Amino acid sequence: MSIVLEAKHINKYFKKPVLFHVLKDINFQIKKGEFASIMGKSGCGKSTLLYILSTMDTDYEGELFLNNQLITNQSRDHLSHIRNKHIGFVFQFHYLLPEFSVLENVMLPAKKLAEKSTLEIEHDAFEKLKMLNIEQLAKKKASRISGGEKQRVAIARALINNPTIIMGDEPTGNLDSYNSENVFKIFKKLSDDEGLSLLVVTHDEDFAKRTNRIITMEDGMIIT
Ligand SMILES: Nc1ncnc2c1ncn2[C@@H]1O[C@H](COP(=O)(O)OP(=O)(O)OP(=O)(O)O)[C@@H](O)[C@H]1O
Repeated sequence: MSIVLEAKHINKYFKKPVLFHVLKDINFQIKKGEFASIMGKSGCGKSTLLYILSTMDTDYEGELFLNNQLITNQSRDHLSHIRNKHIGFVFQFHYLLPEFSVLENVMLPAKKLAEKSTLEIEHDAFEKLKMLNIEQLAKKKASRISGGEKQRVAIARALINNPTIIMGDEPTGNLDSYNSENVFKIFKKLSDDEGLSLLVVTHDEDFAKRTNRIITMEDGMIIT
């Protein structure tokens, strides 16, 4: 199966307050359709690694490839374009704009990409809401829906540009068990049915156990 994301010899140092070698020779690959989780004790470097993989942090050593293209040492504008087109994000906090409607929130990354007309984007956004069974929320203000619904809207927003990979940083961290299960099922379906790759940092062992692969980190290293 084809490789969508590859990290080669990633090292990262924080220089302040004292020099700290936070990521130590990280190597791994994520295949198309793979649903992988990253686990490890607090402070082992999971979020730092996800920031690098998602191209938001460029201050590292080593090489990153997305769809077999080198994405290390690219210009800030080019990285912003790659991120918007190929990477969907789901965080612990949803970061929806509270005064905008659900549909408008989902449309935003596609408007930023500016490859389609507003009408097309609106259609695509509605299709994503339908896929996640929340189309009835389309016209509601984002501030007026529940926490579990907000997270599903955040997933729809992450999907709007048909990304190569979804990256999640504790996407179920704020949810109760019912809504966490819902998010897991959505991710699993995206991986099984749509061939989407997912890489999710989680502290939830039950969630991680049911992914295709657990990448375990310890003290800045991948140990499994
Ligand atoms: N900007 C920074 N400057 C210096 N040290 C940092 C900085 N950001 C994080 N660290 C340190 O780097 C280490 C890794 O942090 P990171 O947030 O990646 O851990 P984590 O595994 O995601 O933890 P958690 O599970 O608690 O979210 C920690 O020891 C943290 O204190």
